[in-house]
Amino acid sequence: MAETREQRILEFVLQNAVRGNPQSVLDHIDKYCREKEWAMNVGDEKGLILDNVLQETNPSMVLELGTYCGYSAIRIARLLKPEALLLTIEMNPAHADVARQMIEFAGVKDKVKILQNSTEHIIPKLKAEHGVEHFDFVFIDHFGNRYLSDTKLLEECCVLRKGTVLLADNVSFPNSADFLEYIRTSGHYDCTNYPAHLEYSDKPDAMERAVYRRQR
Ligand SMILES: C[S@@+](CC[C@H](N)C(=O)[O-])C[C@H]1O[C@@H](n2cnc3c(N)ncnc32)[C@H](O)[C@@H]1O
Repeated sequence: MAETREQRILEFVLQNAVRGNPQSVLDHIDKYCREKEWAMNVGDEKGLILDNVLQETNPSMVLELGTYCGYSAIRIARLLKPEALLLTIEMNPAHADVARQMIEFAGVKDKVKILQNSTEHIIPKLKAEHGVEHFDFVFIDHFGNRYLSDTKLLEECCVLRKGTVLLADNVSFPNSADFLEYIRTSGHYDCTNYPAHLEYSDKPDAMERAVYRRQR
C-alpha cells in the first residue's frame, strides 16, 4: 500500500478510472474520499458550484491557489474552452507530484500548468516569468490564513481586472474571516455567498464569489 493518503488516492484512480476521461477520474477520487479516506478536495457538492460559476465566467486565463491532488484543476480544465489555460500553484512538492500524474492520466495536461512554490513567491512573478496579463477567474483554495494577503497581492501585482471573478472555498472557517470582511467591505468587490457542506461530510461550509469592480 502507498505511504501517503495522496499516493493512495492516485493509486486508486490509476487502477480503477478510465485514462483520458476527466469525469471518471473525478468520480473515482470522490468515491475513494467518501468511502475510504477523507481528503481536502473541493469535492462533488461544492464542485458543482465551482462548475457553475466557472461556466458563467467563460474564462480564458484561470489561476488556482492550492492544487493538492489536482481534483479541482481537472474539474476546471474539463470545462475550459479550447484556447484557455489554468495556472495552479502548489507549495508542497509531494502534492504537486501527485497532481501532475493525476492531471496527465485525466488527459487535461495541455490545459494545466502546475507552478510548484508558495503563492507568495509565485504571484509577484506571474507577469514577468509566466506571461500573464490578467486572470478572468481565480479559485482560492489553499490555506485560509493566506486568503487575504494573497488577494491583496493579486491586486498589487495587477493581475485582476474589472470583472475578474474570485471564488473562495471554505469561507465558513474562522481563519478566512479577515478575507471575507475585506472583500465584503472594501468596496472593491461584489460578493455572493453559496452555502454548502464541507467535502464528503454533512458539516456546514460555504463558497464566496467576489467580482472585482475596479478599473486597472
Ligand atoms: C484544500 S487543498 C487544495 C484542494 C484543491 N484545490 C482541490 O479542490 O482539489 C490546499 C492545498 O494548498 C496548498 N497550499 C497551502 N498554502 C499554500 C501556499 N501559500 N502556496 C501554495 N500552496 C499552498 C497545500 O499544500 C494543499 O495542497
